[in-house]
Amino acid sequence: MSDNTTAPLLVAARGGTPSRTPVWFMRQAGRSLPEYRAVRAGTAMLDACMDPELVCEITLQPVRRHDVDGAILFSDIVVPLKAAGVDLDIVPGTGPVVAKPVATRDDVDRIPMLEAHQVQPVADAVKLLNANLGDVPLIGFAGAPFTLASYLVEGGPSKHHERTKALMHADPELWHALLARIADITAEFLRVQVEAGVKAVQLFDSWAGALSERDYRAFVLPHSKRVLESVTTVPRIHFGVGTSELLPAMREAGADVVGVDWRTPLDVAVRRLQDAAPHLPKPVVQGNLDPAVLFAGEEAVRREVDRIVEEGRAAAGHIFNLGHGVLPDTDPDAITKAVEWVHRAR
Ligand SMILES: Cc1c2[nH]c(c1CCC(=O)O)Cc1[nH]c(c(CCC(=O)O)c1C)Cc1[nH]c(c(CCC(=O)O)c1C)Cc1[nH]c(c(C)c1CCC(=O)O)C2
Repeated sequence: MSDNTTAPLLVAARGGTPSRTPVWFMRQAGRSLPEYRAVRAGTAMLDACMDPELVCEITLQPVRRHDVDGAILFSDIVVPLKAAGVDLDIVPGTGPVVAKPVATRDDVDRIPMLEAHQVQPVADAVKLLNANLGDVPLIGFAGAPFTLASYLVEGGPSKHHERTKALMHADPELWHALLARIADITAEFLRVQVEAGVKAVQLFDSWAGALSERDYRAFVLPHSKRVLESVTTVPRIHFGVGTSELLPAMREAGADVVGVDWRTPLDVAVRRLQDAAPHLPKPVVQGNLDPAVLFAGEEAVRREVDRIVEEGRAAAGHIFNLGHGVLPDTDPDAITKAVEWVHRAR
């Protein structure tokens, strides 16, 4: 097995010069692929995540099809919570649904700590994948404390996160206890993945963009920082949506690579990151094609890819990606062609 030291994704993550612009897509596994729907038929999402052979196959599918430079472990952000014993499910078309939303100190105290053996199938899947991936690095991931707290407190997906924000502001002590517990679980989940052999990790704080910078710094950053600082041996990517105002704070939390959604051009993001921390080296960024552009036809995709590659030159390193996950109705061929074009752009 190679140690992937020349893998473009890992070279770019360290701020070096890769042999080609590395590209992978969030939510590239599953969703748009017919071969995914075929192997998943009859298996519930969370059961699939605990089946090492199935996880391996689904993770490999987009790598085979699209020639991407990274494999994202097939799992979900709620997997460690479920494994630890939180009563929740993933409802198709809805997302994670929690049986008893968290509201009181008792509820927080009852969230069990994750033990490594409870996610052993995930570690087994990582090992199986490393034996099958060749030089393509495997990216592990976890949900960040705020995004996971939002599911636990709201009981499911939420547009405004009002219960979550109410808890945060009304009872900061309880809030911090909740985030500290989630951070422990998340850090343990990442430790298991790194120990099993993932080559990079991404912390998904998908809903952090719902917060002001002030609230992010006061209520969230210390917990995400503790999670990111617990990972010391592989590059850490820190991603959120609608985080234009939060980019410097998210880097400060301890990211080697800052994920940028499609709202902020990469050169603007780089300038913002640099202005906020002139003493740090030039930042490395990941992003930021609008996932909807994959519906616009080849010419439009090429134009946007060229623009983004050009704007990405302002960074010390650029990992090409979408600004958020692949949308379910995306034509898989549009993804394959976008990857080809990224690799051609120089
Ligand atoms: C917020 C979030 C979740 N899960 C995740 C996030 C962060 C990324 C983001 O912001 O999109 C992360 C995630 N979820 C999944 C992956 C796997 C691999 C990949 O990125 O390709 C990853 C990285 C698989 C999945 N996670 C889920 C599916 C669909 C379940 C199915 O196929 O039955 C997959 C393939 C379910 C899920 N799980 C979650 C949602 C919102 C949903 C969608 C519900 C739906 O539309 O059906 C929570």
